[in-house]
Amino acid sequence: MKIKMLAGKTIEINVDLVKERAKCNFNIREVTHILDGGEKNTIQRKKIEDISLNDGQSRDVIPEEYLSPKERYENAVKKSCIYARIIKTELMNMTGLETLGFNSPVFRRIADAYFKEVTPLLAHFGMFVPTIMGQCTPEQLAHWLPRALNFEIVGTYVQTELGHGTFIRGLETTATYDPQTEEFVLHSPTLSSYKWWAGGLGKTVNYCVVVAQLYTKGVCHGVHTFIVQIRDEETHMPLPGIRVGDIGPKMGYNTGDNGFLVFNHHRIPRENMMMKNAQVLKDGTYVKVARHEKLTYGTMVYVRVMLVNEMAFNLAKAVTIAVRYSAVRRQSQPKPNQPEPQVLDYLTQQHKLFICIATAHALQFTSDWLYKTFTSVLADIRDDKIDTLPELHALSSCLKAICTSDCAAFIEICRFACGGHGYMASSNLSMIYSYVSATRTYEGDYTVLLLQTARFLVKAWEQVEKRRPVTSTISYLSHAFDKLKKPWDGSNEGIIRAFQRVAAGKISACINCIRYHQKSGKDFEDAWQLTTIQLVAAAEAHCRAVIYDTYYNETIRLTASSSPNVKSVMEQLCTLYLLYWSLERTGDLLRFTSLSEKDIFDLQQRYEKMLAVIRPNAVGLVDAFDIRDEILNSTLGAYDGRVYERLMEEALKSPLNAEPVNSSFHKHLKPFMQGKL
Ligand SMILES: CCCCCCCC/C=C\CCCCCCCCCCCCCC(=O)SCCNC(=O)CCNC(=O)[C@H](O)C(C)(C)COP(=O)(O)OP(=O)(O)OC[C@H]1O[C@@H](n2cnc3c(N)ncnc32)[C@H](O)[C@@H]1OP(=O)(O)O
Ligand SMILES: Cc1cc2nc3c(=O)[nH]c(=O)nc-3n(C[C@H](O)[C@H](O)[C@H](O)COP(=O)(O)OP(=O)(O)OC[C@H]3O[C@@H](n4cnc5c(N)ncnc54)[C@H](O)[C@@H]3O)c2cc1C
Repeated sequence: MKIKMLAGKTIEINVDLVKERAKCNFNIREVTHILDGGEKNTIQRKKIEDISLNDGQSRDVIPEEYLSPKERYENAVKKSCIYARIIKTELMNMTGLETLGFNSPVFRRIADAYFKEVTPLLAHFGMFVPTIMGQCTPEQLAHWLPRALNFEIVGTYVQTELGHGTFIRGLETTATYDPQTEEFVLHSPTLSSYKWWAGGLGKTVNYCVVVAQLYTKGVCHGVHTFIVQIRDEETHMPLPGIRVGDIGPKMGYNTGDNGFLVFNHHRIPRENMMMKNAQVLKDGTYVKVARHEKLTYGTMVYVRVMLVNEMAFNLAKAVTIAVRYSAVRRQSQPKPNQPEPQVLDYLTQQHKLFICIATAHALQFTSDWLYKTFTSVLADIRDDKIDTLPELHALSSCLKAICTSDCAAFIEICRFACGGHGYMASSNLSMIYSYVSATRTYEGDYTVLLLQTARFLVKAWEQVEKRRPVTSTISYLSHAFDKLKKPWDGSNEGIIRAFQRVAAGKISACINCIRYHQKSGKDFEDAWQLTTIQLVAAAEAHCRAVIYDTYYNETIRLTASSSPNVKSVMEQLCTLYLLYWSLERTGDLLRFTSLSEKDIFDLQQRYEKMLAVIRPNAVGLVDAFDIRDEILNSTLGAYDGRVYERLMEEALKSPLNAEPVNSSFHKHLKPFMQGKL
């Protein structure tokens, strides 16, 4: 152990970690600034982390694993109030809502110091407020937004039903307009129409955005959004006509009180229909305002965009834990009479982990780029231009699908990399995994969203065939008709072009397949269904090509004025990422490019050399994510590397260790062992 001063405190640091940090050849702070989007952001983030985490209020006295479900929920509510107060007062005073943004990544980061699972207010922050911002008229906004931002009301987003989640048009909850009273009557006509899943609905919120089929003058106008009060603002009792409760234990999100909601002819004022995109006048006349009918789905697009950033952050946490642990952990004896090596020195361990570091960078840069695209499309929509929306929908759909799926898979690999101790709850890897694994499903299931992107790609292909211009993310399709396969080029640009060829080749194969089925007499819908396995693969290939291109270009742009070693380590990671996926997808490359067996051999050699090049900087790279111990919440991943001490300290907190003999011994085990039971 070595003693080190950190933030004014003296701490003991594991000697292997000290050596690792001494080996690091680049300026860690510089990389942190790049990942944070600039030094100013890092300074602001650290200031906010200090304010909200230094007083220890985020810490649990008893680890929440030992609490009952009810106690865990109550503890989460208690901490949510502390957390929300911090956002409401100190942070907003300090930086201002406009500059920091309500859904700032900084607020998001500190939340993990408070909640191992989630806050019951997650959907308030992540969905209720954004829906108010996106779906209300200016008058409605003036009424609801301040109340929601001040937490005078807390809400959630209630869309999914027992019978339907994916197929929104199939939702059954009705909102029928009554012109006599100028109210909507909300009703759940069947068991399958019961609302199910909304976060915070079970016990926490008093308002919600409800998605329901709008009926007026006897005509159904499809799904619309309504703000519905469900609990009394004073007593918190469910209002008449409302049945609401918690849906019970889940694989994760257990402090999130996901709930059910049943309406029995529950009435709400006409003004509670969110009327930015469509209106119902007092006499019941339906007026469509928006030019694009899917603008009602705006909150989902927003959350899909935000989830890419979520994935970058969660993978950064997992790989920080796994790399630090792998530097501390020593195991086996590959050479006789030699000390046991750090497991990080095994090539196979580097293969598991360095791709996770690179992926966290790739997802961070892609997410920043996607967020910019999102804000630019929002600006277009404000100017009544809706032609950029389909591309945003296609991009956010596939990126949400691939990033959540990759991230879950890589977090599980981080757990594998930590051996048995990775399976301890105190490693925090299991919590991170159960949190992330749900993201592949919610906000649009993986397959369903990739098929949305595939629709866009098939249409784009038809445009290209007609030699019409297409948007930037699919401009590579224009080269799909070049007849000659270009010689394999293993440079970064060459690999990206090769994967664009793979995507184009897969889309082309889908088109051929759909047309083949149509020629054999199938209608388009059946031909489409028969092609869906390939369509999902084509959308995945397109999405990966977008990520490769974005990661590569953003790395060059963001390190243009960096110091040479920072530039080189960031480029090494990007190259590693491209080599890794080339080797993962050799089948695709052999099918659609001129890659040869010899090229695969070369790729493998380059990949393994790159692992060795990155090895000395591995700990420095995860330190650069700059995730405080309070946020990591891990016995294995803390900055000081006191892994075994922390494991033991945590074990001693088990209530089973409070007494030398548990009463069950005398009650059950002893009589059983003595043949008396
Ligand atoms: C850990 C604690 C953290 C706390 C910290 C808080 C601090 C605050 C800081 C930060 C907060 C950030 C938060 C980030 C994370 C947020 C997490 C929030 C938690 C979320 C929990 C989960 C919530 C949910 O799951 S809500 C429910 C979501 N449900 C879905 O997504 C359903 C999926 N289904 C669909 O989207 C659609 O039904 C469909 C697309 C599958 C099909 O729809 P459809 O049938 O109506 O359409 P068609 O198939 O007929 O298509 C017609 C046409 O329209 C196009 N289309 C479809 N959708 C869209 C769209 N959205 N936009 C534009 N166009 C669209 C479609 O492509 C077709 O086009 P064509 O041209 O082909 O005709
Ligand atoms: C932790 C968590 C939190 C949630 N929070 C909320 C919330 O706050 N508010 C809310 O409204 N909802 C919420 N949800 C619900 C969530 O949005 C839905 O579960 C999700 O959209 C998937 O829909 P589904 O459950 O209907 O799945 P299904 O559509 O029933 O999917 C089942 C299977 O069928 C496949 N499938 C479905 N349709 C097709 C198709 N057209 N083509 C090919 N395959 C298909 C899917 O790929 C999947 O494998 C939450 C869910 C979870 C797990």
